[in-house]
Amino acid sequence: MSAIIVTGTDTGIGKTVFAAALTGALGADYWKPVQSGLDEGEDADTVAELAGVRPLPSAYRLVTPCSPHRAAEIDGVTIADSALTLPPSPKTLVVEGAGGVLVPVRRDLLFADLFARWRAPVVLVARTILGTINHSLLSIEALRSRGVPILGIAFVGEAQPDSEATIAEIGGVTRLGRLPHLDPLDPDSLARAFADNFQITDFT
Ligand SMILES: Nc1ncnc2c1ncn2[C@@H]1O[C@H](COP(=O)(O)OP(=O)(O)OP(=O)(O)O)[C@@H](O)[C@H]1O
Ligand SMILES: C[C@H](N)[C@H](N)CCCCCC(=O)O
Ligand SMILES: [Mg+2]
Repeated sequence: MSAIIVTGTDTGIGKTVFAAALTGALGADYWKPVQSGLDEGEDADTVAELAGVRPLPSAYRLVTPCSPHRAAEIDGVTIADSALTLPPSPKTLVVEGAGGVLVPVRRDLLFADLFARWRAPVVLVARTILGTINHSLLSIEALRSRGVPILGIAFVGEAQPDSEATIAEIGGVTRLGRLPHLDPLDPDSLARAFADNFQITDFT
């Protein structure tokens, strides 16, 4: 079936948490094609825990917590195009990149180039804190310049109505919703927050 790509304006901003919420809400499959940094916990394990699903196996699991292109070099691994095709799934497939849109998968391939190849719509996850307008608009430009379809932007953090509206307006993207900071963050609180703050029909 169809795929939805979850990318973001940076690393460590909440892509995995959002992807888990989306995966759970859609009853989707989840795939993290390239995981870098194994000791700090893998995104697929987080999604398994938060969404109660069994993620598809990553194509590459690289030890060092850094950009995938470098983590692969350190591990002596060559990342092949053939391993980076979307896996078949009878369900919607939620796919999470690594870091932001221009992070290199290899020295000659950026995540945004992969997204363009996959021709699947992208959700851009963005913080609401100061600095997000610039990071979000830069990310939108980078996706657009490659012809990547943008489903919309999902914010994470405390409400910043003007920043959120300004990004949506200047960037010409749909504001899909905002996940607040959750404490505790667990399967129930996440499912409730997603249902309260997003329209599932925006993703179907
Ligand atoms: N809505 C939220 N409420 C509470 N904590 C959150 C929320 N979103 C993210 N976090 C926490 O912030 C940290 C980073 O989030 P996350 O792992 O989702 O980032 P990421 O963008 O997927 O990072 P990476 O680039 O490594 O894949 C994690 O500790 C996560 O639990
Ligand atoms: C290790 C981290 N958690 C992610 N898996 C990879 C983030 C790559 C970011 C690269 C960069 O923009 O400098
Ligand atoms: Mg992640």
